[in-house]
Amino acid sequence: MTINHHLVRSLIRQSCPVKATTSKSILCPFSSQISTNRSKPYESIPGPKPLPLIGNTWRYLPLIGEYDLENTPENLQDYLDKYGSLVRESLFGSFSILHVFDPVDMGSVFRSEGKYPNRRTHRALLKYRHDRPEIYSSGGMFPENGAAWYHLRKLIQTIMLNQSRINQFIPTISSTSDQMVSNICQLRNSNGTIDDLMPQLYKWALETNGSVFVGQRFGCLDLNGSNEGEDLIHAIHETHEAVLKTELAATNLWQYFPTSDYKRLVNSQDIMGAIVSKYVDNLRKCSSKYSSDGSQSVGSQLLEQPEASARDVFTIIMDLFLASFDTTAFVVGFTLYHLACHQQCQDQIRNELNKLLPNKNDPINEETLRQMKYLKACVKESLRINPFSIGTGRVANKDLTIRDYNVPEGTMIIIQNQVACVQESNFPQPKQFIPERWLDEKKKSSPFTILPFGYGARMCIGRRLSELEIYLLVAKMIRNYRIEYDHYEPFRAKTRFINVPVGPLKLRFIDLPN
Ligand code: HEM
Repeated sequence: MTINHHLVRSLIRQSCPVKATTSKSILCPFSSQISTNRSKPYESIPGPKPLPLIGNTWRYLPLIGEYDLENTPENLQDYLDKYGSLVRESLFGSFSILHVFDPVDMGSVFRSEGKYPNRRTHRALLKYRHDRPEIYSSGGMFPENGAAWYHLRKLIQTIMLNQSRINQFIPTISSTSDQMVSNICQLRNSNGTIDDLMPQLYKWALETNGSVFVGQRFGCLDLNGSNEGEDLIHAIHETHEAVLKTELAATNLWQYFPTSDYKRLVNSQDIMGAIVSKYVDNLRKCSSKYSSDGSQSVGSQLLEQPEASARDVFTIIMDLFLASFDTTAFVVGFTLYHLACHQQCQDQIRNELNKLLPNKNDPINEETLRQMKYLKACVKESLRINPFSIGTGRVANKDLTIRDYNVPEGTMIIIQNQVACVQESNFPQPKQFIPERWLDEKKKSSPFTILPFGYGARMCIGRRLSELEIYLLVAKMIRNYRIEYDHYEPFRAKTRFINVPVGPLKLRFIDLPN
């Protein structure tokens, strides 16, 4: 498709926002659809008043704007307080976002999404990969929608969402987690403190996920370091930043011209691609399908699938690397932080673990994991207060009716789980860390309120793997050390599209007797 076609299509999209949205019939000159239903028009959904052309974007500008883009949950709380649980925010041109805060409405959106749920993210990554068809089979699981997305999803979900296939990695994950736990002794200072645990957690997460994906170790946890591992971590962080910047840019200039943010994406993806392709090639050449611990890596399982082309395998493995390490490290970091601030919860986990693992070094297996109920409640409570993602994004793939409002096909919808999770109406004492709330079967909340891994056919593909990784590392940490956090600033996150930690995670590790 030529540039002109792109421009014409986006102009049509911009100038024709109202696609059958009112109770009266409206016919857009570029659309053949006519509304005849009786719902209230989309434009009448409450929301902040936009200015012509720039909509509400000015509210996020430094000096004149009232909101800080990096503190999205606070901005959204203000919207919820002022306009109610369904808020339409007009941005530039005709582009708007529908914010959904009520669990019942969240359910309506998710139930309508069908076989191919749509999301609109990572568009610059889509372009990068489409421009390299000799390497990538498509834009990958994040930006693609429809059949292209489903093709990859189907190949990988038979592996990643099958709990017994994931459980075969317990020894692999235990091994990297044991190394992480023993590294603490070398990394802490004389009073037991590590000034910032996050960089170590990133290394552990990359090493663990890398071993699972390609059956090879990167050496990230070696105390003298691994240049390749560091480069990969840096390239992935850079990719996330470039994706954020291109996604938030007021214009889509990067689609037609290599802007500095687009160049940043190209550079980081080139570096990441070169490293990952080396490991995928090793996998192809390897004579044994199995690693020394008996597991068969995700990559090796993918290569066995007749419907998976070599380019599919590479595209999927790149996606897995991109998605896996900062997410998992973030959740472990915040869980340890909450446990360090709530010693009584830490003690309770330890009581549970002492029974399941009488000796510190006892191996963890499927059965012991199954019984770690309090530990799992603590992880879930941490995800409620500090999720990695502020919510779940969807693009309506058909006209919807929400609270009697017509929401036209193509509307960008954000299910605001993070804010919903701290409302008193959904969780009593919502700002308090109370893992016990997850143990009482009778006090069930709506299944749509807390969705740290998203929902439905597009739910996070790494959910089962990352939960296993988190439980194993947190269990080993708490069984080996008393962890303390005192007299430092609260550890918090800021919004960069997803949430990222602000400031160091400074923890003190005190050895425990067996
Ligand atoms: C605690 C860690 C993690 C969290 C909180 C998390 C969260 C999420 C969320 C919220 C989504 C969007 C789901 C939706 O739209 O419904 C997602 C998608 C995805 N995640 Fe994760 N994730 C985590 C770990 C991982 C890991 C370890 C992997 C890889 C092994 C992974 C791979 C993916 C992929 C490929 C998608 C796109 C799925 C699709 O569109 O079909 N994630 N994740």
